[in-house]
Amino acid sequence: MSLITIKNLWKRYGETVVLENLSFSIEAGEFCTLVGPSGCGKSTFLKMLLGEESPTKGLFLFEGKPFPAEPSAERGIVFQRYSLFSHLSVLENVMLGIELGASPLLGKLFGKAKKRAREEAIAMLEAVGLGDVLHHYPSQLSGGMQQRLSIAQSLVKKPKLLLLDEPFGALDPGIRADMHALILDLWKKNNLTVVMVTHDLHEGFYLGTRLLVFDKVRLDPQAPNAFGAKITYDIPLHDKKEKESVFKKN
Ligand SMILES: Nc1ncnc2c1ncn2[C@@H]1O[C@H](COP(=O)(O)OP(=O)(O)OP(=O)(O)O)[C@@H](O)[C@H]1O
Repeated sequence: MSLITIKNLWKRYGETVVLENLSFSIEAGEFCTLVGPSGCGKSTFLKMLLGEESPTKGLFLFEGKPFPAEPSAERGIVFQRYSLFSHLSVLENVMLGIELGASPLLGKLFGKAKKRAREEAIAMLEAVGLGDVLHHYPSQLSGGMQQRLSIAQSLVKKPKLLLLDEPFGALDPGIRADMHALILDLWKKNNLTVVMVTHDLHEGFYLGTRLLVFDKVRLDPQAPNAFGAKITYDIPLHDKKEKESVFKKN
């Protein structure tokens, strides 16, 4: 069974058709990168995967069942702008994720459970290279470090599906390269399925095992909102040679 099954999926906002009749599936373990022109519905698609938006019509299944209509721990998201709490330390930011998951009402754990949460949070922060700054506050961290913290915050909840919305767009090239290595490493070690939106085609080709291109194939100047985006290319990128040959053709 596919992790995600999509059949004849449409998304409209009022009269505006954003996504038009999408049909494809995503298998567990894939690293899908999504590219496409601005406004073609990539973030909307990610929001539907997260549970923040629902499709207008069509089949949309997660592990063979209708998608949960609310965000949940099995689907984590990392945005380009960080979702960090400025008044909490690095360690507290990650612990809060565990505490809210385990105790949604109080948002707090006590005794042994708290100790375990602390150990898990420290292990996750070490895995993303923030083991030395556990007691710093987000404002004391560089952009790359803040993005590492956002990733730790998501991954500590052990999601099956990690959604990345242009997570590295604001970072300098050197730091981006470090983040690419980190995300590939975390993807492999945690058996994750990743869906990542990027504006950078090189990044899409380099990171993905599959590149999906969203674009509008029909345009009516009299009715600019009448048609939505479809998947115009679905390119498997399993090995580096294959990636390079596809990339040269484009
Ligand atoms: N909540 C909303 N209500 C109405 N229209 C919306 C809403 N959210 C998005 N849209 C519209 O849906 C279309 C797709 O937006 P979306 O943000 O998904 O595109 P995108 O491909 O992610 O763009 P970008 O690359 O610029 O981030 C746009 O025309 C946008 O104006």
